[in-house]
Amino acid sequence: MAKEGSNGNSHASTKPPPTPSPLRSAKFFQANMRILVTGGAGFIGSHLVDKLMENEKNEVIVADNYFTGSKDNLKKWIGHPRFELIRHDVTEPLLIEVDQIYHLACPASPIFYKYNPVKTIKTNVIGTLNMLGLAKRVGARILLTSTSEVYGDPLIHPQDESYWGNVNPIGVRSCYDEGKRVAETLMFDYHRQHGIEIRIARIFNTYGPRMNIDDGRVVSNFIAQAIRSEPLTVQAPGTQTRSFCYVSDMVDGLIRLMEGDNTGPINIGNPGEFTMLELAETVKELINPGVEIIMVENTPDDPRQRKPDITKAKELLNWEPKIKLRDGLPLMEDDFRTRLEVPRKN
Ligand SMILES: NC(=O)c1ccc[n+]([C@@H]2O[C@H](COP(=O)([O-])OP(=O)(O)OC[C@H]3O[C@@H](n4cnc5c(N)ncnc54)[C@H](O)[C@@H]3O)[C@@H](O)[C@H]2O)c1
Ligand SMILES: O=c1ccn([C@@H]2O[C@H](COP(=O)(O)OP(=O)(O)O[C@H]3OC[C@@H](O)[C@H](O)[C@H]3O)[C@@H](O)[C@H]2O)c(=O)[nH]1
Repeated sequence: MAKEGSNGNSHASTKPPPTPSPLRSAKFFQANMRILVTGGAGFIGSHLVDKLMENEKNEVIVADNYFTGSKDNLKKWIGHPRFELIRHDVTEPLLIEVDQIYHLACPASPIFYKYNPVKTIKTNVIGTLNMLGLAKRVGARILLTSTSEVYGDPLIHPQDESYWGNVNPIGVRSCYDEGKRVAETLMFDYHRQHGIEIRIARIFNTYGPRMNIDDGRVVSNFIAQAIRSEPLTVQAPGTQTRSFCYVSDMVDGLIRLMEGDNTGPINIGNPGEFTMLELAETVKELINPGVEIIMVENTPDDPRQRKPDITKAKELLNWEPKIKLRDGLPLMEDDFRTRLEVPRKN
């Protein structure tokens, strides 16, 4: 059994985890590991599904309401005997039998999570409660994809997991960042009160193929704009920073966290830090040197700086990102060119 609370903090559960299904200890039955991925039709979720499906001992069930995700992201698995896709909203209970739950369901791009903020809060709070209820009933281990946004507009830099954050509780981003903070609280309360095996990843900005072209996040915006020869829209002042992790590195980190002994929270992200102006210059240089860069208005409460301290991920998960931004952007460009039907010129 995993040593819960072995992450160097004082959150150890006082209770043993609920008993897993008898299938886990069956001697003769060749049971597969049944893994639920909520939000599995989305960007990170679909890459996670690809990786989990590589293991022939895994059965993967995706539950998604397709708000920002798409069946298209999973088309290669539809009809596969070890794969199942359920149209399901996590704000409703789900009664299935599983061994692990990767709980990703939640819109992640600011324009989508602000579109219906009350629904975003329900997804984070009621959705996480429902998935914890499922984990408790069947004795499953559950991993939550939390976010660097729990640090708000951080006053310490880089951010390590001991930082409690600087978050506006009543702002337009609060449905997401406060929603994720409550989701983390629920995870630890279920762990302490009911002995549930939990894992919390604090994900920093992630990019890669399959992001929605009109997703609104900065990397997808800049790449689509550069390919379409439209001006790259840097939101003022342009000196705000982010740290960008390529999606295959992210998926590797999430699986290591799930399989390891540490509850987290653990930052998973790439510490390479860029201003938005630097990002625009890099995209311009790599994809379309002729494109214009323009400054546009920003949105309220935009964090001014963000960079993960990944000491804990290195020490506890033996994980660090491998793909640099300059190597990841062209991989994403290929995917965007295919979907936008704009081939490279030469
Ligand atoms: N991509 C990032 O940079 C980033 C950073 C930090 C945290 N995260 C977290 O990682 C997870 C995945 O992010 P992503 O970038 O793949 O986003 P995404 O929007 O591509 O994927 C989210 C998926 O969740 C589904 N979904 C949304 N609400 C749902 C609901 N109520 N019921 C069922 N399904 C629902 C969507 O349809 C979509 O398929 C999210 O929890 C997000 O908060 C992502
Ligand atoms: O076209 C654009 C879009 C965005 N930006 C800027 O780029 C920066 C990053 O913005 P994004 O919308 O990509 O993402 P944010 O970092 O604000 O939020 C993200 O953080 C981590 C996750 O939880 C989510 O994926 C998302 O909330 C911001 O400073 C924003 O002002 C631009 O300069 N131009």
